[in-house]
Amino acid sequence: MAASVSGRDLVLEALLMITRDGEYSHIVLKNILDTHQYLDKKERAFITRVVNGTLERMIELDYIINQFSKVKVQKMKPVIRCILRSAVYQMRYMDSVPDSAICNEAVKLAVKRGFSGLKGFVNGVLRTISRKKQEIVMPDREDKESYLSVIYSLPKWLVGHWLKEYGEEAVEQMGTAFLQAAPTTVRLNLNRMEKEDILKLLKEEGVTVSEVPGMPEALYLSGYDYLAGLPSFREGLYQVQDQSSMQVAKLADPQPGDYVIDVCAAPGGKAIHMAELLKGSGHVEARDLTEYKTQKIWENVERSGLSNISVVCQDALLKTEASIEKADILIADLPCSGLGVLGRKPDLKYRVTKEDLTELQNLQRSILQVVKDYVKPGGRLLYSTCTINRGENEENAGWFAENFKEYHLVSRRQMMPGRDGGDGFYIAVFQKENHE
Ligand SMILES: C[S@@+](CC[C@H](N)C(=O)[O-])C[C@H]1O[C@@H](n2cnc3c(N)ncnc32)[C@H](O)[C@@H]1O
Repeated sequence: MAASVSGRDLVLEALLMITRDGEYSHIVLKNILDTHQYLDKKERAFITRVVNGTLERMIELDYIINQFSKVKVQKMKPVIRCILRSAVYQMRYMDSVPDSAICNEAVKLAVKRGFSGLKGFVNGVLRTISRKKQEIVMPDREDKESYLSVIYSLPKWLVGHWLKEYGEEAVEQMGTAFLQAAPTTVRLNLNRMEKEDILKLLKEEGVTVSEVPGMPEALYLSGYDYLAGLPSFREGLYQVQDQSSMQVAKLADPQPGDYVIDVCAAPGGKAIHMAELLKGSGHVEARDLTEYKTQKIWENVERSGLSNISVVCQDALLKTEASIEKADILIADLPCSGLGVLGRKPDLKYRVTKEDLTELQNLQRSILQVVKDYVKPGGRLLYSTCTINRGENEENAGWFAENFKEYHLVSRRQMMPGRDGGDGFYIAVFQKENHE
């Protein structure tokens, strides 16, 4: 794309790649910002905000557009649909640009993309929405599923599923939390540098820092342009990891000399945390399915400077005989539906289907059935997911305890967004009996 390309062109490009072509929002945004490094900080922030905001609120935006447009959103050309969605998002949630300018820019963009014949339509729909802002009617609260779906931009099937499993209050709490800006949470590598010195460095780099309540080893970071470009990041003084996810290594409580196997480790958050807690002793084997994923672990391990961790490309569904009864601690942080991190991955809610939940529940059981044999007698297995779904969480933990009697459930916890401070996350800790 030419260097003269504007922020709005890039917003449109990104939304098309995500909603029409099915690409992942975080990858699309990263590629666009990497390719257009000449953009200033303000423009980059604008692109990120409009793309993420439009995705976060897409169900609500479509509902509003459908109230004022004869052609329904699903029947529109993808380009027009994306232009309207992002324009309505800006009108409702950003004060920096007046509505008239948002309309003009949207019309220009439609023309630039070859839709001159639709400029009257784009202009008409947007100006009507701008004029009738106060007359927008939300679904009746009595129709709980429709109401919560539009208010929190959550797919209706998911609202129904969560209403059944957790109740209305929990859905409102989660819905609200997912729409709030999710801070970047990092875990400090205090083996490398004292917290005070890391704080000083971050301040010099212009990063805004705040404390994570009750977790002195963690910080919330904001106000930076490109985290991976900061010297403090490149030197491995911290790893990006949510506070809920940090609970896994804390609960695992590794002892000096322990052997740890993490069967699904990319990008390495929990495996690296375990290696740090071992303070140079013991060993962590961080495994994942593909070369691409293991490379991601390597990049983080290299930055961390740890030497008691190795990275292995290994399918967790295939048993490795050499690993049988080798691990003091086994981390099974398995692929899941990710419903606890919808606040960080705004496009995920449109991808996950009800059928996926069952498929993932079965995949998790298949993996657990294989990797349970890697634990030494007397060792521990930690099963975790970043989701909020009883099938993948409580039901699977119950199934495991029921079917593998050599294990007993020590503790389990469902962390909820909006209630427990971090992402939605589930952890079950199992102890394997010692048959000596
Ligand atoms: C929830 S993520 C792991 C996050 C990681 N534990 C961390 O803390 O950074 C699940 C991982 O499982 C991996 N995975 C999926 N299927 C797998 C399989 N059959 N064998 C090994 N890894 C698999 C995915 O590539 C993904 O990286």
